[in-house]
Amino acid sequence: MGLKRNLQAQSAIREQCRELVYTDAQCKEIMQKLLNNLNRGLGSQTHSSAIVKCFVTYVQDLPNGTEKGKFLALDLGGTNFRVLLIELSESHFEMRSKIFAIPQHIMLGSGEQLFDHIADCMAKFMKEEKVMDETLPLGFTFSFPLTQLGLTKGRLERWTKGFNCSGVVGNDVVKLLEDAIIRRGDIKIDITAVLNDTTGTLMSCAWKNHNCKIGLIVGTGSNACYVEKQENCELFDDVNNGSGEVLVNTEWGAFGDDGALDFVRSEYDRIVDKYSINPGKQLHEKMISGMYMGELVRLVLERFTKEGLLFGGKGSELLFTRGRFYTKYVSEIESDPPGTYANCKEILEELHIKHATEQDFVNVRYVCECISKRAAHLVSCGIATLLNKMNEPHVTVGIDGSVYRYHPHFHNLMMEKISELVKPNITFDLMLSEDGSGRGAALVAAVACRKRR
Ligand SMILES: Nc1ncnc2c1ncn2[C@@H]1O[C@H](COP(=O)(O)OP(=O)(O)OP(=O)(O)O)[C@@H](O)[C@H]1O
Repeated sequence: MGLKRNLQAQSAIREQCRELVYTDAQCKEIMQKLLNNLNRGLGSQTHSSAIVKCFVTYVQDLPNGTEKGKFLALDLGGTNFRVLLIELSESHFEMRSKIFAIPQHIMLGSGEQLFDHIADCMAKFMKEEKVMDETLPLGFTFSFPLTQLGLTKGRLERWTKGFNCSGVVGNDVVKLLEDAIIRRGDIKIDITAVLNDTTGTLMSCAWKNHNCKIGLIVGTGSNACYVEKQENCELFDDVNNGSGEVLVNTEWGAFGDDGALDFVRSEYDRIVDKYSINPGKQLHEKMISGMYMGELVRLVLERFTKEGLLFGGKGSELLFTRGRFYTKYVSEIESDPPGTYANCKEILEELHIKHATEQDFVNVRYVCECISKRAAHLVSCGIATLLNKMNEPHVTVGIDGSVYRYHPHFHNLMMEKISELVKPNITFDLMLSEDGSGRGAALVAAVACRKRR
């Protein structure tokens, strides 16, 4: 074993990365602006022009653990599409699921193709599970911004996260799915709820932990939902039917689309946005989530290499190719124990950089840390804003998404930062959603069925 040295990133690199490290004052300003945006989303007079929409979900009752029955769930919203069969019984559940790919040509094709594909996958799964002849209730997790007109009616406002299917924006996605099912004619399904993955995550965690009142996703995209008092949701029209609370899907990924975050956006953020399929949109999400994090790191590394600060000024074609530095690399590089660089070396070799020195490894790791820490801090500003707004003594945040799940330090970075930013009378904890939002979708469907009866 060689002597382990704890080298520091070179000062020129640290200096240039300073813009990626936010001061306390910047964090406070982000929080103030987000709160303002949330209030605009909730207000009846300001909602239509608001950037952070705060859609009311029509989910009002959290699970109480007595939900029972057999349910289907569909989960569409990012990298994978899943179909699930869930059986709930008292404080116990069984879940079987299958993951299907959504080919790129379908992600960018017509809405009819997309919903036919979904219905096709569902029929295949139901056949395999031998439930073709049953009419099961279904919870449809559709993780894009929806204006909900009821629990089973959601109009798509816009596509995000790499999807852009024609003929869907402005339409009710439940109806589009029902139409596709009718076109096939071989399966019957009772769609009892459409929801966002943040809602699914919150419900899934709340089933186990009754303090769970915020759902957070840091996966392909980033978004959060929380339990709001009905009186603060000026657009909620089901007033006679209420528990006094409503889940609000913030769609905070759009925060900054009016320039509110320009004071903390960097050149790298502007490049990521420029080459995305939705320029000018989802600017907050683009600074945080898995779809963009690797590319942000790559852009920093590309610039530093071209300036001669890395790899003796000699990069590689792969390092200079858009999308070639995966977000999972960030997790892997930061998983190297301090003073060791095995993952970093392997990843650089994968990118055809075989001439990196130990100082380069340290510098590359430092860049990864700056980008992932900034993401964790932005998410923390958001969660602290919600906690302060809710002003409850103790709240559990249910979290899902591969960035939170697999990044080795994301949880600790968030714990530390939120503690700094939250009011002193509030305590919180962060809970990983073990079972994805599938169970949450079944729970929303179950609560809906119970209320229907
Ligand atoms: N080990 C990892 N560390 C960090 N990020 C990762 C890792 N593996 C995959 N990712 C990133 O996570 C994203 C996928 O997240 P996830 O698996 O939570 O998908 P999803 O549920 O489809 O997304 P969403 O919930 O936002 O709709 C991808 O952008 C990918 O780059």
